[in-house]
Amino acid sequence: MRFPMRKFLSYYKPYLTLFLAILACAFVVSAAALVFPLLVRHITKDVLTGDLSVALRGVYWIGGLMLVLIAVQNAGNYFVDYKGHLVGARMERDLRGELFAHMQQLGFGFYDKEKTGQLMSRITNDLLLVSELYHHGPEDYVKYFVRFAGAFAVLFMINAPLTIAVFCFLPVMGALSLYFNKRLNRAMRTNKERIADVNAQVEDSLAGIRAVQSFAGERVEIEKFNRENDRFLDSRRNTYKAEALFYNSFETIIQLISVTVIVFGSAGIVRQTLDLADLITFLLYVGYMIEPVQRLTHMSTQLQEGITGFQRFHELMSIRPAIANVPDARILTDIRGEIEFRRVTFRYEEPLSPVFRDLSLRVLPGEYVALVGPSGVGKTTLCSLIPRFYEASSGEVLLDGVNVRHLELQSLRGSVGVVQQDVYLFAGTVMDNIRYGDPSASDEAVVAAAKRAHAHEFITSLPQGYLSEIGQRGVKLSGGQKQRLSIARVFLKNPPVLIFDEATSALDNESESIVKASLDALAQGRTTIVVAHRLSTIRNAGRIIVLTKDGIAEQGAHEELLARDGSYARLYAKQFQLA
Ligand SMILES: Nc1ncnc2c1ncn2[C@@H]1O[C@H](COP(=O)(O)OP(=O)(O)OP(=O)(O)O)[C@@H](O)[C@H]1O
Repeated sequence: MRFPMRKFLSYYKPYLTLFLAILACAFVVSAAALVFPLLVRHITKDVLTGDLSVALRGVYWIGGLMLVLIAVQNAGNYFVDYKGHLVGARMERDLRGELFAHMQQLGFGFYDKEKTGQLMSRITNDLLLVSELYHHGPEDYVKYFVRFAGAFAVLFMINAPLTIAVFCFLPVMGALSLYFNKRLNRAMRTNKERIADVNAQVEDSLAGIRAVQSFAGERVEIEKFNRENDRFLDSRRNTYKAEALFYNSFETIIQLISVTVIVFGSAGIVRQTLDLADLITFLLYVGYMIEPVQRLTHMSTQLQEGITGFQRFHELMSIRPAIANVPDARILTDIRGEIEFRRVTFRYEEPLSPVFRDLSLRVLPGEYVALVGPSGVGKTTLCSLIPRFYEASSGEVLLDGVNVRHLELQSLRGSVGVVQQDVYLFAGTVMDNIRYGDPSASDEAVVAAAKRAHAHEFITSLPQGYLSEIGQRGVKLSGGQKQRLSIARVFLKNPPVLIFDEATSALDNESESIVKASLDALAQGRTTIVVAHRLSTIRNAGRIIVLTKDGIAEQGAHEELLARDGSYARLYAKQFQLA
């Protein structure tokens, strides 16, 4: 993939003035650093060897100038460090905000394929690397270029042959730096993979600790863990070896350069082509020339990581949401709640075979319909086509006679209330979680919804009632309690269409009957489709639709279907036997 340079640069735009000021400052600071050795040279060469009666004044002058330089350098560095990082962090914030908002638009189909952990790492780690590149990249290039070019020019003026001799070492250092850059990068990548394996192993073993202990599998888990732990150690051994080799080869070359300068410089003094002051200056400046080459490894890693991070960001940003509003999407008001599937075929992805073909079904406004059928036959999938969580592969899904593709997404989803199998509760209070159904609802309205969902009683018995924290660190709720909170959410939302996907995991009889009572209350006056796993839940449904892998096998009221002695009767008998 080509690097999207234009896009990359566009993020500088809001901070361009500040950013240019930072670069200018980095330039001044580096140039000021170059003056220092020149002043030392001036003292040793001119002031101390000239008229000693005025020398002291000269020394003080130079001392004063050095103080000014120190002030300029440190104030400048403070500005570059602080504001530079801040600009980087702001750009990172912008990228992250944009990415998160974009991720909110991507549909179920996208999240079916992506791993949450990886997406999280893109939004945190990747962008951290991009921000490093954004501010450190240009700043470092300016800084090191000025130092290198300045030092080279001064040294060349002082003694060209010695400068060229030193210069000859630099390509070797550059090549070494780039070679080790590759090797170290590879080693670091392996390190990251191995530590990720260790993490995955810890996660797997700890998340499954109940299974581990009930199968007395501790020893097996410890062995698996130690294997990963040892692999991590091996990869670190390789990294340290490469690092030690790199730093010491570099150090050797630096020492060789010093020896060259000292030997050839001293020879120059003997031959009177160089004086002592120049030799000292030389030694002081050589570092300025070497440092940029030494930093090549770091800079190219930074560049590579930043570029890859940005490419991955761009890749994600370029994914167009599969489900979006059509140009003149309609907003329906006063929805009656009629739902129709017209010869709908649906498959999740191309190579997969369709979940159902040519399926037609009509649900009248206010009707209470139950969908039953063997596990995996597509009941949940069918329902998810109504709020357009997925798009029908062919055929039409209609709400009040309008194809859902032509409806404005927010208004479509606003008019369909979904209670999912696995209710997701956000970190926050019970109150906040119910209010998710209608963010503008008052506390009283939330309590009223909870009462209608038969949730008020258990909520008030929690330690902090409606203000109890739930989610990862909060109180734990049972499956039935979660479903009732979800029902309360939908009460608040008050949509004309309700989809209730019954939890697959069995609830005990008591919670099941409370959930059932809440559902019945919620279904009043709405078109309701219940995906039922327990046939006891739906005995009083107006119509029961039996879905099999060949489509709708039969439909009708409970007694009617039993009398027919077909698929429903068989399902019923099976569940009855199991119970
Ligand atoms: N996101 C998905 N991507 C690909 N295939 C899927 C996806 N979700 C479900 N499926 C497959 O589609 C089929 C129908 O699944 P669905 O969850 O709709 O069945 P269901 O009748 O609701 O099952 P259950 O009664 O067990 O909840 C199954 O074969 C399932 O493996």
